[in-house]
Amino acid sequence: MNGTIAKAACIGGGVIGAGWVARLILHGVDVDVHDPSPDAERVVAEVLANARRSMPRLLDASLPVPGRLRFAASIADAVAGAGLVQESVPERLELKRAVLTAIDAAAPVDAIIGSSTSGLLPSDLQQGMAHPERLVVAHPYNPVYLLPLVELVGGQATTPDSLTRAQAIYTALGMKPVTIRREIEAFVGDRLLEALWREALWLVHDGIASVTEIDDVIRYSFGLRWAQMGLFQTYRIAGGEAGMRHFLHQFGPALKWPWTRLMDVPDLDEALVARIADQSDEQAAGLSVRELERIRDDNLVAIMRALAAQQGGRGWGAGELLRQQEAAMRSDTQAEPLRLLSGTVPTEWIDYNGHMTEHRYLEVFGNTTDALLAQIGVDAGYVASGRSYYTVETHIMHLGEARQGAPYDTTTQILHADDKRLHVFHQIRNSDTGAILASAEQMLLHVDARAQKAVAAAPDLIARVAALAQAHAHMPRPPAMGRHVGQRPG
Ligand SMILES: NC(=O)C1=CN([C@@H]2O[C@H](COP(=O)(O)OP(=O)(O)OC[C@H]3O[C@@H](n4cnc5c(N)ncnc54)[C@H](O)[C@@H]3O)[C@@H](O)[C@H]2O)C=CC1
Ligand SMILES: C[N+](C)(C)CC(=O)CC(=O)[O-]
Repeated sequence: MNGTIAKAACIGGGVIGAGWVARLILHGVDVDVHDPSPDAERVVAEVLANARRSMPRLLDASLPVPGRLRFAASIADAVAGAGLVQESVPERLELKRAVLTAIDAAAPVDAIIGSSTSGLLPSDLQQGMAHPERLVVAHPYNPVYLLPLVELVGGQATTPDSLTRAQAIYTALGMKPVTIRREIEAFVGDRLLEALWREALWLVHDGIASVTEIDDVIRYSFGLRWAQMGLFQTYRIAGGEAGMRHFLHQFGPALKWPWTRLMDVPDLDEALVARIADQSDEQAAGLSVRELERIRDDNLVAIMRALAAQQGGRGWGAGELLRQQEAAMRSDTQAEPLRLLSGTVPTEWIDYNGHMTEHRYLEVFGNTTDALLAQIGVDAGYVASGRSYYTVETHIMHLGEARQGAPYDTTTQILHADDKRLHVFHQIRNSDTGAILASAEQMLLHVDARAQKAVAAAPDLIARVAALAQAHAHMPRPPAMGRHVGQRPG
């Protein structure tokens, strides 16, 4: 089933709602957001900026044309024409029921309604809905725009068809839907996380370890294992040649020793809250939430890209999913210019004229060329072998103004390619308006860096470049192609 949707509505634009907005928009879906908070537009813009920064670094494929973003004054206005309505309001049953009833009354009857709840039962959420059959819990993980998992949970009234359609919709958004077999509070992921979280709170409460020490224990050991194999497969290996059976027999009895305080929750009194909050402040060392988010995002991108490079490039786990997503994106976009980068114009790029200063255009075009080279296979290993592409000529035309905070994306048309030459035409567009801000025509030469001369590229690379050039051969040539400085228009 093809789960592609043109428009979605996000009801609630906080931490999770904004993450959904970013994932949807960067997958080409138009989004209407409804959130009564005066901070909502700022929060969504900031989270979207972080997503725009990290998504192109994650994928070796061009992202689709971003969807457009609109803030709606009411739930009814937001959900009109939506194929998916994602509810992400605070975790209070009565509030969620009221919001879901309002969504249900106004959304198209075939729209899927996904609730981001991290623990409430879908059957409880369905109370009062006229069409409860299309409600599913769709529980994501933060940051929603990077982490692929979405737990799908149906309630008593949810139909199998709705679960199947929800699976298809979230899959088309590059996610990994896992349908939970029976509804239970907190589903699967949060049950596991909260067991660890309770134990960790006790360790701080009892003065056994600090917040930083506990985080170090996790991130230098089993945190790394979990990212690539989860729990059971990791323990299977830990059982040695005798495997899982041996592991269970050896370590199973220890589970009954009275180590754990898992069933108790420490009283989160002011003293314990202050201890944890103070230690956490010290650990953050003055970094803001947005700065920490960017560090987290860069680390997640690096981990997922490392997983994508495994198994001879087929990828493993979350990395294999990334490879599948890239393949789907390439087949969607091959007959169009490649979409290689997107971002937001930062304050430090603005000059005394109040718009993006000229050398930043070359930076964006240079980064676009790097993204193109990465896509065709010029990676660190290729460059280390002494071969690379050098840019030998660039002609930039400035066509519009890029103001601070403006979202932009870049496109690339391959004009010509042979075994040594790569002739490309890049454009920078304003992602909101579609206006072309600048173009750059570039000629690149494939070189042997040690011999300092142009040589033929590796055969697999030539094949990839040729396939792109062939796909682009039928596209109209850009009117600015071959233009020189001082030429009369037309
Ligand atoms: N924060 C997290 O790590 C995760 C949270 N979740 C779930 O996502 C949901 C939202 O949580 P967060 O984003 O963390 O909360 P949040 O507090 O950051 O955002 C909630 C947003 O809902 C808005 N809101 C309140 N009433 C509304 C209404 N009547 N209509 C529209 N918007 C309304 C608020 O203004 C706020 O912006 C919860 O159900 C939570 O359990 C799921 C996964 C992870
Ligand atoms: C804290 N939380 C229970 C809301 C967390 C989640 O639901 C998932 C996550 O992102 O860890």
